[in-house]
Amino acid sequence: MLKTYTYSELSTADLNQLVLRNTDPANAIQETVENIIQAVRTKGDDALLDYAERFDHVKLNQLFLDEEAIQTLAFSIGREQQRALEIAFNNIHKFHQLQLRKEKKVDTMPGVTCWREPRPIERVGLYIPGGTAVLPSTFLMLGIPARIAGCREIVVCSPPQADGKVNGYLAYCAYLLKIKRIYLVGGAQAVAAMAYGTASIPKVDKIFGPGNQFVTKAKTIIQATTSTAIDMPAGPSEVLVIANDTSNPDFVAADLLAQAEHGKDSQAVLVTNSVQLIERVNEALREQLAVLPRAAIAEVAISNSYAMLCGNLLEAMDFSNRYAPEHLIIAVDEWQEITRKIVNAGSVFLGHLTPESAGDYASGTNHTLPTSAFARSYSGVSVDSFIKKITFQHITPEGIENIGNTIEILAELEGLQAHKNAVTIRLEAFSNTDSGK
Ligand SMILES: NC(=O)c1ccc[n+]([C@@H]2O[C@H](COP(=O)([O-])OP(=O)(O)OC[C@H]3O[C@@H](n4cnc5c(N)ncnc54)[C@H](O)[C@@H]3O)[C@@H](O)[C@H]2O)c1
Ligand SMILES: N[C@H](CO)Cc1c[nH]c[nH+]1
Ligand SMILES: [Zn+2]
Repeated sequence: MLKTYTYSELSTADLNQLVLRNTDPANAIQETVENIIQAVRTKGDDALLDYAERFDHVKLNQLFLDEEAIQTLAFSIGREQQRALEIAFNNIHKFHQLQLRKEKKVDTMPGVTCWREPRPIERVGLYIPGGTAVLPSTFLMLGIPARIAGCREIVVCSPPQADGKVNGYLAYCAYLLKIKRIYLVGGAQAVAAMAYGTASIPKVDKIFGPGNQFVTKAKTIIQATTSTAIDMPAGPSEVLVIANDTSNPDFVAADLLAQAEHGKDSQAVLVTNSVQLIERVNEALREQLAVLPRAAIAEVAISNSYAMLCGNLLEAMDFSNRYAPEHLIIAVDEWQEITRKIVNAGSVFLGHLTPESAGDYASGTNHTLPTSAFARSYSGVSVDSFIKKITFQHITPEGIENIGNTIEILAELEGLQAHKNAVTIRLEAFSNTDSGK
C-alpha cells in the first residue's frame, strides 16, 4: 500500500524530489501536444474531427450540439439528479456572488483620485473534462463565476462521448447556465482551438478548466506563446491529509481514494505522526479498494502516492506547506490550532466531517484549483478570474499643483524629458490662464 517516508531522515534534496510532481520527465507529452497545436492551427476543424476519431473513438458529423439537442439531453435525466445539480448550482452561486465587491476610491493627495473598476473578460473558453469520467460539476464551477462576472461570450468544449454527444448531466448544467452550444472537442486540441479559433470554434481571450496532462500542457504552451491567458495549471488531482491518532482511518482512506480514482496520475499523500494510523489507513485502503468500481485506476494512483511520518503536527504542516497541495484535509481534533500555520494550499477541509468531496460538488467553494505545487503562487478559480480590474485616475487643478513637481523630479532623475514635459506644460498652462479642468 502506501510507501512510507520518515520526515526527519530526509535531506532537503530528498524532500524537494518528493514534492516535485513532474509528470512528463521525458518531455513526451510536450512533443505530442506541440504537434496537436500545430495541426489545429493549420488544419482547423478537420484536425478536430480527426482527433475525435483517434482519441475519443467517435466519428462526428458536426463539432457542436445546438440548443435543441442540449435541451433534449438535459431533460432526459432523472428528477433527483436535476435537484442535486440545482442545489449545487445555488450553493456555488451563493458563495461566488459575494466575490463581486466594489472597491472604494482614494484621494492619494488632495485633488488626485485613484480607483479600480472591474470589467468582465469578454470571450472566455471553458474546458469540461470528459475522458475517464464526465464532470458536470466542473461545468458549474466554471460557468457560474463566468456568468456572475458578466462575460459576453462563453465557449464550452468537452470531449464527445461514444454516442457523439455529451451526457445528459452536462446538458442539464448548460440549461441551468443558459449556455446554448457545446463544442464536442476534448484534450489539447480543444485548448488549441479556443486559443487560435477555427471555422467552427471562436477564439477566446482566456481559457479555463482542469484536465489531464495533455490539457494542462496545452494550456501552459498556449499561455507562453499566444495572447490567450489561462486560469492556472489545474492538472491531475491531488490531496494531502494531515491525520493523527484522533483521526478515523476509514475516513482518511476514503478521502485518499476519492482523489486517487480521478486518474492514474493523481496523487494522495498521508502526513501523520502515528505509525499505527498508517497501518490502519493501509488496512482501510485495502478494504475500500476491494469494492471500488474504479479500483484499477485508484490502485495505480495509490502506488504513486505515499505516507510521510512526521514527529508532530507542526512538522506535518511544514511538509504540507512545501508540497502545496491542491486539497489539504486536516482530519485531527486540533485542526483549529494548526490552521493558522497554513501557507500554501488550494482549498482546505477542516475536521473529521468535512470530506474533500463536499468542495468537489456542492458546499459552494470552487473545485478548479492549482496542482503540481502551483498553489504556492496561484489561487483557485473565482469570479476574479473572469474579470480584469482597470485602474482609473482623475487630477484636478489643485491635484496637479500638489503632485506636479514630484512627477517632474522623478522624470528628470530617470532622464525622461518628455514625461516631465507632459506635466510642466500643464502647470504652465494652468498658471498662465489660472484655469483648469
Ligand atoms: N485540478 C483541478 O481543478 C481538477 C478538477 C477536475 C478534474 N481534474 C483532473 O482532470 C483530469 C481529467 O482527465 P480525463 O483524462 O478524465 O479527461 P480530459 O477531458 O482532461 O481528457 C480527455 C482527452 O484527452 C485526450 N487524450 C487522451 N489520450 C491522449 C493521447 N494519448 N494523446 C493525446 N491526447 C489524448 C483526448 O483528446 C481526450 O478527449 C483528471 O486528471 C482529474 O484529476 C483536475
Ligand atoms: N477533485 C477534482 C479537482 O481536483 C474535482 C472533481 C470533480 N468531480 C469530482 N471531483
Ligand atoms: Zn474530485
